[in-house]
Amino acid sequence: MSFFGESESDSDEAPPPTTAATTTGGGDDEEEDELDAFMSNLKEDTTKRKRAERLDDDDSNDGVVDEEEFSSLKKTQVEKQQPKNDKTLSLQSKPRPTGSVHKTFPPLKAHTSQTPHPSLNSYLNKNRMQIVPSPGRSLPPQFLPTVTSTPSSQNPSYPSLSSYFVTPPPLPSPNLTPVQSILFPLICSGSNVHALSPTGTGKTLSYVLPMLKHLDANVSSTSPSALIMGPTRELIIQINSVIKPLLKPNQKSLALYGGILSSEKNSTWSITSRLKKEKIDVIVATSTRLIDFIKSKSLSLDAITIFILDEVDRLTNKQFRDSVHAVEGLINKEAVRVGVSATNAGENIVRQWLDVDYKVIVRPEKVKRSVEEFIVRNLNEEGAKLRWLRKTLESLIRVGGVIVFCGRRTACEKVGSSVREYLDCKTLHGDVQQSVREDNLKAFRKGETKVLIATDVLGRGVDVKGVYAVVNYDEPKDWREYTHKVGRVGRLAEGGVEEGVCFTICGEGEIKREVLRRGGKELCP
Ligand SMILES: Nc1ncnc2c1ncn2[C@@H]1O[C@H](COP(=O)(O)OP(=O)(O)OP(=O)(O)O)[C@@H](O)[C@H]1O
Repeated sequence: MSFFGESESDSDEAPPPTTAATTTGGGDDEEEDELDAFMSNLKEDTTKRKRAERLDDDDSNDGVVDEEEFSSLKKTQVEKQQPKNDKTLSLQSKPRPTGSVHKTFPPLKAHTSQTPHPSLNSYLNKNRMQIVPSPGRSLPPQFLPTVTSTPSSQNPSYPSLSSYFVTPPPLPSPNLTPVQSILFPLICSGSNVHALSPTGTGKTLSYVLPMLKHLDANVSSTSPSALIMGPTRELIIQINSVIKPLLKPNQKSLALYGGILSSEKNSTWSITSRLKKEKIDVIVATSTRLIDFIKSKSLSLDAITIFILDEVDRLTNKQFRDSVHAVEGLINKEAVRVGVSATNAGENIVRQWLDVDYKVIVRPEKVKRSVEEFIVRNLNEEGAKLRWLRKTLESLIRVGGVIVFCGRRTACEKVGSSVREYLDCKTLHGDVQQSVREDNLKAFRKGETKVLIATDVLGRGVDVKGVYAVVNYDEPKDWREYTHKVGRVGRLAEGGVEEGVCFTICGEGEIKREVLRRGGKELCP
């Protein structure tokens, strides 16, 4: 039942992918310790191991390995690597901390009321939003999203940050976006929330801002009180970079992700010693890397009182599910739980992990005018695709940055070497060393390189200003994947939404149908 707004509908919902990557031994994008990896390499069947490693990464070749093969690979991997590399099983023997946790938030500065603010409904309708309470839940008493409007206002505006913070954190704008304006008071009332909101609508701050309030009320804890998990290294680095400047001088956050060499600043050794010496308030992590630190007893989740899953639908994929589940099993049941994503999948698992009180749905605009979408047809042969790409890139880069998405790592390299003949470009995928991944993304962010050729690693969550175009050189495998990729353009920016274009080389099918249905055009070069 929908409490507010129109009837419940998850417009972006698409069936989850039929194949996925393994979890045990590196369910997300993590790498094992170099020496361990070297030793185990000596013993392992190279071919099988290489295939299993491919399954471990976040841009796994979904669709290449079928379910049966996946199970047998997973089993082989479990048998071979269990003693040192099992990421989940031993965690399950550790009991979930119990008892009432300190999950209070300082009272909101805005006035509170026992009933929803009269303008709430018009605010929700205007912003194509719904709040769907789970059975038995009604809106919490503190709920007041439209503090800047009067009860009679037909046109309520976004609340501003000064409504919630005595000294508002330094943000791109003092006004909250719809998803932020609803999640802020809901999370601050201690509710568990699952939010679905289109790409680029500010979901990161929708959980970071209430988390900051929460940290203010939990300064005494000795181990971290906030945990944020996400599927890719790039997303984890980005979330941490959003949080860092907003923290108070006595608060600290730490990003845990794989692929770091032992000589680098964020090596296992240096992170372990930081975790021992310093009080870290916020952990932002990919799942397997997090588990490494829990298993080595360098990190305890016993004091976590706010638990956040970014790209939560992706985290329910087989690739991540077991390890996220194992981590969730360590979080106190009383902790505040939040999940956000632009698309919906794995609903039952999400409900179980988050014990959802409210689902918040922000529907995409019917016509997304900020991004022009094109379906490119009749490019069936590789040479023709590359020639078309050359012509297209040469005109697109005059306007702004371009991300070219390929389905596989090998395709990225092939396309990359062709593009390099006429343009500077960088590649970003699971076979590229982590420090180079980071350098390449940095160069793209700064505009030093205009073209980034990437796999799925960059398909979700990553926010780069000034990206004018996305080119889906290989057809995304489903509508959900398309939604995230096209979402790298048309993002919220100072002064409105950035304009962009998206070209997708594809055949007949769901993507062509959906793009044309929402006003996209067909090109036959
Ligand atoms: N209140 C705000 N006012 C202006 N800009 C904002 C506001 N909140 C966030 N932004 C900016 O909007 C951009 C998109 O935010 P964010 O990456 O959180 O979107 P998202 O919804 O998580 O997208 P995705 O689904 O692709 O991950 C960022 O550049 C961010 O700085």
